[in-house]
Amino acid sequence: MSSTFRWICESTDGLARAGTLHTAHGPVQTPTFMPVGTAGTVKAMTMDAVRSTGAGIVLGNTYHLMLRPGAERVKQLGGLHKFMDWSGPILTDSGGFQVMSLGALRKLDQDGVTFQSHIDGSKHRLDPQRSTDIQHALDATITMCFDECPALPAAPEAIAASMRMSMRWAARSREAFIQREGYGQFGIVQGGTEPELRAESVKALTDIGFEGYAIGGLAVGEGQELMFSTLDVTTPLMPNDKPRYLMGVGTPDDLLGSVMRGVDMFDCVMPTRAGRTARAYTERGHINLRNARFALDARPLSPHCDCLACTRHSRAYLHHLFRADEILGPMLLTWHNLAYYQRLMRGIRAAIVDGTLSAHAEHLRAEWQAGDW
Ligand SMILES: CC1(C)O[C@H]2[C@@H](O1)[C@@]1(COC(C)(C)O1)O[C@@H]2CNc1nc2cc3nc(N)[nH]c(=O)c3cc2[nH]1
Ligand SMILES: [Zn+2]
Repeated sequence: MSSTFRWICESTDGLARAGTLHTAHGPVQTPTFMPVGTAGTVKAMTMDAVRSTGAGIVLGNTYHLMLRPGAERVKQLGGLHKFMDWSGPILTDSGGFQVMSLGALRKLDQDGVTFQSHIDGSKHRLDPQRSTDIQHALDATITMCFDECPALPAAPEAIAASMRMSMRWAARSREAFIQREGYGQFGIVQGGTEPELRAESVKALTDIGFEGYAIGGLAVGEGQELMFSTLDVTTPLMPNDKPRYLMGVGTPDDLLGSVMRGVDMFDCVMPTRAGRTARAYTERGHINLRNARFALDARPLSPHCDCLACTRHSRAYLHHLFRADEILGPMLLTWHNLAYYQRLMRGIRAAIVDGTLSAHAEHLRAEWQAGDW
């Protein structure tokens, strides 16, 4: 049986697709949400807990892992899969975004970025070759091109210059990529919210040719309306037979609207970050468990959830854990939020297969609006 890296589309409903991504580290059903495992850990979760939520693929970060513990050290220890006890596919981001977003002291030039570690101030450099080499050392299943994600809003000419630099870096990233059975590299579409620049970027990347294509440059504060309108002019131009990954997105409503615009893969810190700050996602929207109204609420977080928090504990207990600043609070709530995100994606996928996505979307939005039980 071929272990070639490939995405097989199984159903469509409008622009939405349901499929399977086949990789050297196993298959992943799409649409899929990737828990963020930035520094080789999905914060507050064991990997058994991550597996129990139904997650198929997790995300790692070149920037964080190159600084600590160091990519060569992870390689010496058998690669990121062994290091973090995850045998499924791992996608690693290429580092440019993290350098910019972590505000590390940095100097950008046409070949790459020189920066100081936010951890100890040590000097480092990332460019297409170095980023790709690091992702190889980590044994990432999916390697991301090294790119620049410009802050928005920005003048169209600045967005154009940044995008064209990222396209040059995409070509260099592709040259640096070592092809292996079941491994893939994704190009990253840039171009801000400018339709013509997005189109130019898609063409530049498909001319190079990648195993998948990400939509970058969004989820940087532009808001859902601008994000959706940019997807509307971008996904239809992207290859139909390759996976489409929207980086850094998003809320449950973002995921639903993006799947309906043809996106297959997502990652976002929201469910894990929310899990650490007492924000619970449920079928009825989100609630803050620090709120006094939960002090005597003996119900589970959600009646539809099979996670440990919902099957073994009450809202009152979670309220207590957060009020008492107990470590178990973030652990249980991160588990629940990731379980909710995976259940949401499974339900959306099932609706695409049944051809009932519009009705399912209406149901989801009505439930989110209905407010807590
Ligand atoms: C800095 C941190 C942790 O990354 C998250 C999170 O904050 C935050 C802050 O506000 C929310 C929206 C909640 O997500 O924004 C990040 C999520 N948005 C996002 N991630 C991206 C990653 C990317 N990687 C590459 N290589 N290229 C890109 O163009 C790119 C664009 C991206 N957009
Ligand atoms: Zn739960």
